Amino acid sequence: MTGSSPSNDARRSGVLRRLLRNPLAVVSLAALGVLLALTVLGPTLAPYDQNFADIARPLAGPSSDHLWGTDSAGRDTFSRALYGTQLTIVSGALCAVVAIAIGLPAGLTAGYFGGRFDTVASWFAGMLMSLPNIIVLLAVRAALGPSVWISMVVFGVMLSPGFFRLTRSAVQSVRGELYIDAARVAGLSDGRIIARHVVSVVRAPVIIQTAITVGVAISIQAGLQFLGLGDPSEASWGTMLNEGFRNIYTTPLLITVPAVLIGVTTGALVLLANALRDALEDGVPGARRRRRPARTGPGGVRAALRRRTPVPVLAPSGGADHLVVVDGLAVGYPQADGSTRRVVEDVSFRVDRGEVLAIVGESGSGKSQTAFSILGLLPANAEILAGSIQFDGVHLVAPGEDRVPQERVAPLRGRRIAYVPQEPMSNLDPNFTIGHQLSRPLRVQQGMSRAEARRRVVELLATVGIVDPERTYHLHAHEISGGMAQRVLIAGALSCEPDLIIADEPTTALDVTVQAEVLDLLRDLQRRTGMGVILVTHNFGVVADLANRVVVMQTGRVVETGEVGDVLRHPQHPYTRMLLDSMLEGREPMTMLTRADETSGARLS
Ligand SMILES: Nc1ncnc2c1ncn2[C@@H]1O[C@H](COP(=O)(O)OP(=O)(O)OP(=O)(O)O)[C@@H](O)[C@H]1O
Repeated sequence: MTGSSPSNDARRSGVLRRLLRNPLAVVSLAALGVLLALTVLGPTLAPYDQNFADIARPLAGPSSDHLWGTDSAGRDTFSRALYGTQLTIVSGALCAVVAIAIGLPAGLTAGYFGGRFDTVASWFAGMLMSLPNIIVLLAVRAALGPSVWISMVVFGVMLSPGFFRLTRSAVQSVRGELYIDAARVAGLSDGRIIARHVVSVVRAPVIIQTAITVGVAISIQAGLQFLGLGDPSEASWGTMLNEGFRNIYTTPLLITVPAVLIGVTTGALVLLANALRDALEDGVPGARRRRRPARTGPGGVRAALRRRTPVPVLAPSGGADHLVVVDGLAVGYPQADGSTRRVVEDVSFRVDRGEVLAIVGESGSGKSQTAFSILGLLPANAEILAGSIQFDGVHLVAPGEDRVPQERVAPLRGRRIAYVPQEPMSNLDPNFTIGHQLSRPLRVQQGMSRAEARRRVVELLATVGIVDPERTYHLHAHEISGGMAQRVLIAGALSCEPDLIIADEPTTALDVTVQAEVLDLLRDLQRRTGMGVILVTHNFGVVADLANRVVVMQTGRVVETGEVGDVLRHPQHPYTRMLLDSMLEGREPMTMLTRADETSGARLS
């Protein structure tokens, strides 16, 4: 994301305020600030060149000529400490830069996309981690000479698996979050999703890892030079340690200077990183994140398929005039034993503009798999086993294709096909404000300026019945209720003025009164905009309330389809009757039946 919104500025200043309230952070910042100043100005401030030798005064104590005395060659300790600070800190930072430059992008790619790159990169990371660092550095020194720069670059490569594994596991932990799917459905590219939603998750661990890496690099570098493996012509804290150790009894100041510098630097880095992480995490309401619910296990579908009463599948009404035509769709997942588990079988239906089609069925009946096939959001290992999907007369999945081609579906998602998810809270990224999340797709997809997108988002929030849209624009997900979050997501879905909205159990996570409000809102918006709606639900009450036609699914198959009023009056299939009976036992649906009657114009006997 480029630029910064007022809310982001406020967030950043909040992090800074929390950081500055931590005394350890303030002390660390001060120490690192001084070290940084010495790194930049050291050689300018040094009274002598690092190799200038006052041969008449070796191992001299502090004096007006030599503030911290001299070493065994008569070189000024103060000057060498200043030169050494620059070399040590810059080369330590170089090591971290190399490690981050390799580990971070590799970890992001492997964690987000998985697949073959993940396998190969993980293998390389494991291989690098199994090599003993010191032995490799000794070999590099023997082969390429004592240059501290070369050894720090090599050490950076050796430490890159730390960043790779950290980033990869952080990304994997959020890859399945619903707000990542929501961003994808909103039409954001993978690159933008990674840059915006994923990098914010790895930021805090990477900061602390960077500080630790710089500290480790400084320590290892000092260790090698202490052993006499450094370049004696260049002053560094390690070469000073070596010199100091050889004269520890006669001139203890010689070892004290580099030891204090190393201790203060590594300590300050680690303390600052901890404080920064705390400050960042204090500001993130991550505790409210919810994970996607677990899917039914394999046994469920197989057992259910065995129980199934075979019913002739209704013929598709297909044709280019319809908004969506799903024809004979079958979806399956390859199993470890070589077989394929079929979770959707021979599903056909159509949706017209201005029509609400409900797909109803119990949990695991294949409703979401069908909806995700249209959205092109099936998991990577899912296969289209048969059938086709048309959107507005164009094949999204042509007969014979075994995947939903992303190049065809991705340009439609967030532009012509929108999605309203089941769990509103989990579909909002806790790191960003509502306004930011809604305006981002408008700016990316529709090229709106920041001010235009803002205006449009406020308008949309008002359209979906949010009372104070200006205020809501600046709120985070944890500051609004579930019903409000669902309204926000409906606003997001509407923002691109889609032809089709797929609403997956849009009211399931809400309480009863809010459910009714959200259904009213959806009905009202659908009538006003004339868009097609596919409503996925397990609740016949919702079907009766909102839909014109219904497709009843059981264990991956369509068992009945028809006008809502007809199906409610004369359910043909025992499963439909069972679903209706279970609804009627709860009483409230009688009112729904009446409403369905009004809505669809059907007459109940
Ligand atoms: N990634 C997957 N790998 C294997 N099987 C899966 C996967 N995702 C879903 N399934 C299976 O597909 C079947 C249909 O799932 P689907 O999510 O479409 O059901 P649903 O009717 O939408 O139910 P719910 O309302 O609980 O989401 C289930 O048995 C589920 O276990």
